[in-house]
Amino acid sequence: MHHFSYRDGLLHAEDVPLTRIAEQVGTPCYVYSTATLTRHVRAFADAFSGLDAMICFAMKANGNRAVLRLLTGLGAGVDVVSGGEMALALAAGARADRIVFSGVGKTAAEMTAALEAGVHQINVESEPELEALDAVARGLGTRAPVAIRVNPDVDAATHHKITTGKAENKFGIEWTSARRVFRRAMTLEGIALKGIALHIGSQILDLAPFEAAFLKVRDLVALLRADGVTVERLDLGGGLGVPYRHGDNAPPPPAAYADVVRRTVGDLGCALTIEPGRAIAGNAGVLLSRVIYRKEGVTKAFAIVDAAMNDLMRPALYDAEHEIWPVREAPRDAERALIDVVGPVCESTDTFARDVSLPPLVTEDLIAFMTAGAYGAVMANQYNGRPLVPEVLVDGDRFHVVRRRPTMEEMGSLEDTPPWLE
Ligand SMILES: Cc1ncc(COP(=O)(O)O)c(C=O)c1O
Ligand SMILES: N[C@@H](CCCC[NH3+])C(=O)O
Repeated sequence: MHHFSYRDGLLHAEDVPLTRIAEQVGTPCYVYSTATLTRHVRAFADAFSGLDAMICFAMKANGNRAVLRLLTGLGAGVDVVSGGEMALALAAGARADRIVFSGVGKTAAEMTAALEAGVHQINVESEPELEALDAVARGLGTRAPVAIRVNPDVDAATHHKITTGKAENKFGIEWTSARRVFRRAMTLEGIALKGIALHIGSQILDLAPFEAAFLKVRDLVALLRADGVTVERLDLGGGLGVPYRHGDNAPPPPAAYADVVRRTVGDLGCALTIEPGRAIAGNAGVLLSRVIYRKEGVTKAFAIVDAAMNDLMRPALYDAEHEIWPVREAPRDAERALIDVVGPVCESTDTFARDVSLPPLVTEDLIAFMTAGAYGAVMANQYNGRPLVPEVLVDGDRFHVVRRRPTMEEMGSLEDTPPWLE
């Protein structure tokens, strides 16, 4: 069941009409569905039942405190990529022993914070990082629980800007150096080597790249064990995609993905971690926006809306296309016309859709950019003096503003005038 659907001619989030949220919160704003987030995290938990697996939500996809509280309350752990994310996850109530710390550039200060907090695991991505973590852990008189991220050099068959598991990507240890680095890790006093981590990319719509990568990991486990290296954990990363547009190929469901995991690495006696981000949050959110003007050019028509590329960067960054649904349902036989939907920011890339077929949009109409719950609000910025977008969490017939819009004063509050310009 879709938790964003039309009822009585209006698009609802669960039982709340989006018109009501627009009136009370203003636009643009992100709206998330508790029921969808819940369903998705449960789907992963069910899919992996019987496997010793921890589902760590990749909070880079959606770091809102209420969202994290909901997901961790349902049993999810958290995958973090910075000291900042770790602090936010802990503040949201996540248990440190269910936090996995990933990322290519952890500083000594971040490593110290992670060890002091007692995170489940730190995923190390390079030899210099391994040596640095060893030194930090020894300095603290402890041993860091570590998985080493390998780069399996497989093509994830996704957008080139979001693939991570090819040899030319910056992530993980090169496949050909893996054995040497794992052996080295075994000799370091500050490192408690637990196993292998990998993550091959994002928005992956086919199981074949996962299967290829996991089979390579299976071979590596055998080689490493023969070398006397401990491999008791496998962190398989995230990456499962979501449908962005009607008619897109349906991505494999978590159950099918879990079957690949079961088939490829399920019998190795390893505890598993998976780090889904987009698959949990993507379809659980929309960006609600209002049409400011309809502009009829000679060759084109534009709907200029109050959301922009700073609020939802994906179209400008990756040419991503988010479906646009009018909040007021158009009659089935309504005429449609081709229109460009653009934001007010002074950049030509501030374009959400080109020549999209929509029922006529006029000033004041509300629209929703669908599938905006992942990599939406987290990637927003204040370009063009635009305040960060508020976020709203819906649960049944109630909703709450889980991040409010900052005031103009707050937006400028970190800046300071040097005395010579006073
Ligand atoms: C290490 C790691 N884990 C998990 C994720 C989450 O990916 P996704 O949102 O595609 O599931 C990412 C981002 O691609 C990542 O870099
Ligand atoms: N932020 C990206 C994907 C990168 C995932 C993080 N490694 C997106 O919106 O699709």
